[in-house]
Amino acid sequence: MKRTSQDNKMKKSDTTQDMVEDIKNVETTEELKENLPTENTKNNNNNEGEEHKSDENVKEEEKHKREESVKEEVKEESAEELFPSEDEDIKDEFSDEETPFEQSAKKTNLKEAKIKAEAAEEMQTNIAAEQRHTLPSGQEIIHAQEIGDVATIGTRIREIVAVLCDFKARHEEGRSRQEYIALLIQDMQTYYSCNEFLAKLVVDLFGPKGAVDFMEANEAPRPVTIRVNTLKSRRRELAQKLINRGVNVDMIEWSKSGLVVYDSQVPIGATPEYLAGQYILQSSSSWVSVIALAPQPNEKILDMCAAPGGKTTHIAALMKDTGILVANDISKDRLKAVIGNVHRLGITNTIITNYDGHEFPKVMGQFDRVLVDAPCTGLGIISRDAAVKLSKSEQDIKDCTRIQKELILHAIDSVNPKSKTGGYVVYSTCSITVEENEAVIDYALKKRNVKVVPIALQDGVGEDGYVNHRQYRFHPSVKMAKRFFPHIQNMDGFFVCKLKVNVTH
Ligand SMILES: C[S@@+](CC[C@H](N)C(=O)[O-])C[C@H]1O[C@@H](n2cnc3c(N)ncnc32)[C@H](O)[C@@H]1O
Repeated sequence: MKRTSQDNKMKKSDTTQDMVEDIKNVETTEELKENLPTENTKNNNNNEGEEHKSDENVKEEEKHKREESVKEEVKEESAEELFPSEDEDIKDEFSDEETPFEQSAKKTNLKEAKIKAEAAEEMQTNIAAEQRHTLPSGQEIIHAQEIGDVATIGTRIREIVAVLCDFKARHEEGRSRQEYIALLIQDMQTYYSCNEFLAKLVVDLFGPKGAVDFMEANEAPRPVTIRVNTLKSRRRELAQKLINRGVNVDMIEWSKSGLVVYDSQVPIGATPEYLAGQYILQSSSSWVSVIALAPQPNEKILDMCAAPGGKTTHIAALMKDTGILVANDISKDRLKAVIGNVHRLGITNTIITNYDGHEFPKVMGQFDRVLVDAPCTGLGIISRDAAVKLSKSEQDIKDCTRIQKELILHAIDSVNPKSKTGGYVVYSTCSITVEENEAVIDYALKKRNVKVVPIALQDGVGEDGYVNHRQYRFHPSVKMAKRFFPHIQNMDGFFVCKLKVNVTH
């Protein structure tokens, strides 16, 4: 949906600019007139040849006659008609020495200039009034929402955001910020087909502008990205093979094995290279969890919530298919996809298990590294699952948070703090809420002997974790967590944090 009010405003200011130019032109004409030579001097300065003299005389006579007749007409107007009282300022402009004809002409020009100046002033006032966005009445709101006037609501959303971004200058007198926010939340529900819970959540998290940008970004799919299976191919080679098949791909700078697909003449999930396990279709944000985990060859690693196995296969590739990788999930059904992916990508170091994460470390002892890609509300991947816009509630966040806090503690307890190569837990979710992310890390920091450590990502990739948010105050190290957003990085909403498990004496 395209903005219209901005366009209108642009046009209006253009018109005002034209008007100011017109006024300048009128003034210039007046100045020019003052400086123009009189008819007499013009004649005196006439350099044209003698043959034109008789013509000039005829013209002069005709002109004289015309002036005389105008003088007669002007004489018939009363002084009051010429200088009505409200035009005192115009009257002042006249000199007694000017002829009624000159006065009449000058009066007309000055009047025009005054009218234009007043119009321009009025236009500026209107624009200023428009910038001060007036809230619609309750009936207008209900009417627009009842008839599903999406365009009106979309325009209003943008106007409200503009007011909230410059509240002092733009708000309607007597209206509070809360009133604008309430209307924004109401309009967002209609415009983006989301529930009140989600509209409030994103306004709280990102502020009015960020919230609208976030919701808008969710209306479009994220770019298709693929990860090269480095056990079977190299990025450059695969890119060339795909290009030859009519796939328009490009390297992703911050990842060694990522490609972005701009468009394709063939189904990207059915090429011979795909079937041969040379790549996997995977959201680029998912790579960050595994980059953070930094698996090493010959380690013993647990992927606690593994299905459908995208990150499992990435971990296996970085382990160079050595050591032991346990890919676990509570859902037997979802584990079928892990089995399929592990086979297709030619991975042999992986054991697939079906435990509740709460069973670790009891069932398998300790690991060098553990990834907890936790079950979550999925509020970061709305563009992939629009149902999330209406289905989620405060209760879902509470339920997820409870499990997430339990699983992160089990993951920490499953790490060998004395590991020579590792001793790390990586926690990630595809949710944007603070409760499911920073709050879980802060909880783990309080409950276990762990510290947050930086993630080895290129500078500037991702946003810092939130430390002060609304009522929350987290440990300053939580800043080292990374966040990704659809409206900022054009990636799925994602959170990743790396913890080092300390030896407790
Ligand atoms: C976000 S998904 C994991 C995605 C996966 N890591 C990937 O990259 O393909 C979360 C997974 O956690 C699993 N899960 C939920 N509760 C669990 C629990 N208590 N223990 C183990 N797995 C659990 C779900 O079945 C789901 O497959």
